[in-house]
Amino acid sequence: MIRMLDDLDAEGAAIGVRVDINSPVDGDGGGLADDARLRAHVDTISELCERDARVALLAHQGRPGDEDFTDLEAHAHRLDTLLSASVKYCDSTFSADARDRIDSLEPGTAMLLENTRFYSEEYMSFDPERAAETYLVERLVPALDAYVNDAFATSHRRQPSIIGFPQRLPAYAGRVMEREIDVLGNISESPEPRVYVLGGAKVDDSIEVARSVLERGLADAVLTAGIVGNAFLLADGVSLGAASAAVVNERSHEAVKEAGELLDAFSHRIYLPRDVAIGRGEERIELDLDELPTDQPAMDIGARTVAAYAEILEDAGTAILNGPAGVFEDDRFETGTFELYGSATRAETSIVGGGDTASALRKLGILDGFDHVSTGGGAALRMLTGHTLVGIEALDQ
Ligand SMILES: Nc1ncnc2c1ncn2[C@@H]1O[C@H](COP(=O)(O)OP(=O)(O)O)[C@@H](O)[C@H]1O
Ligand SMILES: O=C(OP(=O)(O)O)[C@H](O)COP(=O)(O)O
Repeated sequence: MIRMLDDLDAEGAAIGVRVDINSPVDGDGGGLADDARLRAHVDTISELCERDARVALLAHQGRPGDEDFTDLEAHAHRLDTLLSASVKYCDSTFSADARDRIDSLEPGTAMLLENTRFYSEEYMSFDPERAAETYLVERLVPALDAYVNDAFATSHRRQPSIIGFPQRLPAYAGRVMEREIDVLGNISESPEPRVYVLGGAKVDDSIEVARSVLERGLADAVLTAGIVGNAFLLADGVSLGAASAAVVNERSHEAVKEAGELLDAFSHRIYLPRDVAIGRGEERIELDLDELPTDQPAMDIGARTVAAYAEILEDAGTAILNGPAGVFEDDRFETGTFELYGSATRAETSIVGGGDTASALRKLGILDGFDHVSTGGGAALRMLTGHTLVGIEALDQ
C-alpha cells in the first residue's frame, strides 16, 4: 500500500522530499527559463510547512556534461518567492554542514539541498537494496524522520534519491505523485473510446507506446503526427521525399520497419496524416499525399489531417496526447498542434504528457483546457502504456 501525505505525522519531523524541478535554464546567467515544474510542487511543500514539518528538499538539474547541469541556487530563490514559507539554499547535499543545517531547520521552513547529480552515484542505476547503501542515503538517513517522493517525472530512474530512501525510512507519496498515480495509474479505467495521439520527435518511444497500447487493447485509435506520423507514412509506402526520410532515419533506424509491423497488425486502429505542411521561403505550403514527394521536410500536419483527427477526438471518452504535431517553435508550423490539441480538449477527458508538449501548449495558450497535464515526459509515457514506475513500486511498503 502506498501511503499519502494524509498518513504522515509531519509536525516537527525532518522530512526529505524528493521533487523534480529540473527546468530549462537561461544560457547566460544560469537562471530559470521556465518555472512550471517548481510551481507544481508548491502544494506539497506548502502543506508540509503549514503542518510544521522541517523540509529538506532533494532534486536534480540536468545531466553531467550538459549545459543545463547547474547548481540549484536559482531554484531555491524561485521556490522562496513562490511559497509563503521560507526556502533556504544549501550548497551541498549530504555534507556534515548540510546535515547540521537540516538538524537546525525551524518547523514550517524548507531548505533545498544541492543538485543530487553532483554525486556520481545519483547518476547510476541500482537495485533498491544497493541504492539504500549509497553515500547519499547512508549520510542523510540519520538526519531525516521520513521521506516523501513527489518527483513523478524522475520515478522511472533507478537512482538512490528515488528508490534508496524508501528502504530505510517511512515513505510517502507527495501531492504531485498522488495526482499522477490517480490519473495515469488508472488509464485502463478511463472512459472509452480511448484515443492516443502520438506526435513529436521520440519516434522509438512513441512506437513502443503504440505497440503496447494496441496489444493490450488500451487504445481504440492511435493518431500519428509529427516525426512519428512521418515514420508511419514512410512505412505505409508514401514517398515523402528524401528530406523527411532523413529526419526520420536520424532519429531511428528501426522506426519505419517497426511502424510497418504495427500497420500490418493493427491497420484499422492506426491513423496516418492525410496531408503535410512544408516551408518555402517564409511561406507555409500544405501538400496532399498525392502531391508528394517534395524536397522540403514535412514540418507539420495539414488542415485535412486536423479535420479528420478532430472528428475522432471530439467523440473520444479519453484523449491521451504526447508530442507536438509539428515544429511548433516556428510560427508557420504551430497550427497543426494548436488545432489538433484544441480539438482534444473537447474530448470527455483529456490527458497530456511530455515536457515539450506542455511548453508547446503553454506557448499556444491552450494548456488550461486539459483535464490532466502530467509533469513527466518519459515517466508519463511509461505509465500510459499501463506499466508502473520503479519509484512508485519503492513507495509500496
Ligand atoms: N515534423 C516534424 N519535424 C521535425 N521536428 C518535429 C516535427 N514535429 C514535431 N517536431 C519536434 O518534436 C519536438 C518535441 O518532441 P518530443 O521531445 O517527442 O516531445 P515531448 O518532450 O513532449 O515528449 C519539438 O521540438 C518539435 O519541433
Ligand atoms: O526531465 C525529466 O524527464 P523528461 O525529459 O522525460 O520529462 C526528468 O527530470 C528526468 O530527467 P532525466 O531524463 O535526465 O533522468
